[in-house]
Amino acid sequence: MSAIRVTGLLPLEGEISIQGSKNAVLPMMAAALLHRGLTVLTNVPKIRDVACMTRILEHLGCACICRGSSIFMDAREVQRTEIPEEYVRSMRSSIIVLGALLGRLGEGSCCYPGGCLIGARPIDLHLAALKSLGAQICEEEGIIKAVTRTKKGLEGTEILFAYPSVGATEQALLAAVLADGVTVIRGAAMEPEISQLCHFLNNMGAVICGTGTSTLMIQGVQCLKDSTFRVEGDRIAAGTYGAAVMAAGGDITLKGIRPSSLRLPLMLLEQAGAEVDCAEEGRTLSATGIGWEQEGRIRIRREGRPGPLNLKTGPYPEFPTDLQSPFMAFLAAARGTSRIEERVFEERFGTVGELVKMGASIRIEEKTAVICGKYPLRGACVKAADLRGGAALVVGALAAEGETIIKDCGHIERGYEDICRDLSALGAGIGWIGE
Ligand SMILES: CC(=O)N[C@H]1[C@@H](OP(=O)(O)OP(=O)(O)OC[C@H]2O[C@@H](n3ccc(=O)[nH]c3=O)[C@H](O)[C@@H]2O)O[C@H](CO)[C@@H](O)[C@@H]1O
Ligand SMILES: C=C(OP(=O)(O)O)C(=O)O
Repeated sequence: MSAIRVTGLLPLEGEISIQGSKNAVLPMMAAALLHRGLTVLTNVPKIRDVACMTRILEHLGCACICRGSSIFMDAREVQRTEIPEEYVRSMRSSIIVLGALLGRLGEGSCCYPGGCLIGARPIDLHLAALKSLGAQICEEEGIIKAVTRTKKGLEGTEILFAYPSVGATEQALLAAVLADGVTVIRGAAMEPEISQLCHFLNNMGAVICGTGTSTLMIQGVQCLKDSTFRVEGDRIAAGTYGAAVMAAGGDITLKGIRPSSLRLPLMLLEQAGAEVDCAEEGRTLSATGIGWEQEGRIRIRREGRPGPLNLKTGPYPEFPTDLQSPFMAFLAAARGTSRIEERVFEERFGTVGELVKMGASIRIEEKTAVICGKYPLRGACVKAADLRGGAALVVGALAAEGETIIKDCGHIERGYEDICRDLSALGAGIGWIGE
């Protein structure tokens, strides 16, 4: 796997564009299977998970053509219903394909999904939602097999999630779009990526109301239409670069991102001593030209050491768990003691040991990490254990004296187009080893 070398203590300065969102584009690609025709996505990030989803679609019979940052998906000929194990094991979002296959062909099968090792990550809520839409599900030797109970296909129903799972909400949405009748999803996740998925599906001809709320109503339709949609900027990549400038100091501007999707993380950066300015631009996101929300730019300036923070992760609009590790990394170099409570994934402190190798002082008390800031951290040889944990090591290395080598960076490439390109454009001493 690839490795990254970082020479720390250089301030960041300049302007970069933010890649399209990983967690938004993956369910949209799965949803392309629902339409017997062409679906085009623009602003698609060039990341490993997108390559993996492309392979899955191609295996199922959907022709995919990538041109620049666009992907053209022609799902007229989709016939296969087994999602290959190799891809399902390497990516969490692969499980969403099951709902799309049930909606389109009335059956689908796959093994349990992989993704970042940050907790048990069961799929009980996914399967319960599919069952209540009329799927029969059984498991044979670790393979989940789902078929619709009647020839009519899936049927609209009421689904109540006891926890607002992002993936299970996406699963239910994809399965409900072509179901017979109305589906109501209560307790739905409200993450911006869910809202984007609803806008994208409506742009394809689906009928979904309640976007942005915890109750989604889907009127099933018989077929969808050809469509084009622009994927929104990645709020987690933008938040990671926000954490990077907190660690390194400097003055950066992030373009192509909707500031409101990062409201709480940006407020926390201000609380830790940054100056944050947001601006909206006259560009609308939806391909139909309906200006439902706007992309903009975020400027973040930080002089001196950041101050400490107390934060808790939680479902949107609470603090995103995906930014927990990058924030922990800059807080490891802050003035004073911070506390982070992880309330979404039970094993998401896997990067603490590597940060400690870099001189950080962090102790875990059940679900809470207590971080006593030290500056500077020191360069070390460390390993990325997961996607955001790997990005956090890059953030920590920016506040470290000397050189840091981060191994196993394939995890980072699952979600960041090119973290070295972005940070070196801002003046960081960073590069892929071997380049
Ligand atoms: C590809 C993608 O979009 N990944 C994101 C998605 O993951 P993902 O969709 O896996 O996250 P969920 O919202 O489903 O998981 C949240 C919590 O619910 C639990 N749970 C989930 C499903 C289920 O059937 N049963 C169950 O108990 C999980 O174990 C976890 O503790 O949302 C997470 C929470 O914002 C993010 O960190 C991930 O980056
Ligand atoms: C946890 C993440 O990804 P996944 O759900 O794909 O494992 C993430 O993006 O931080």
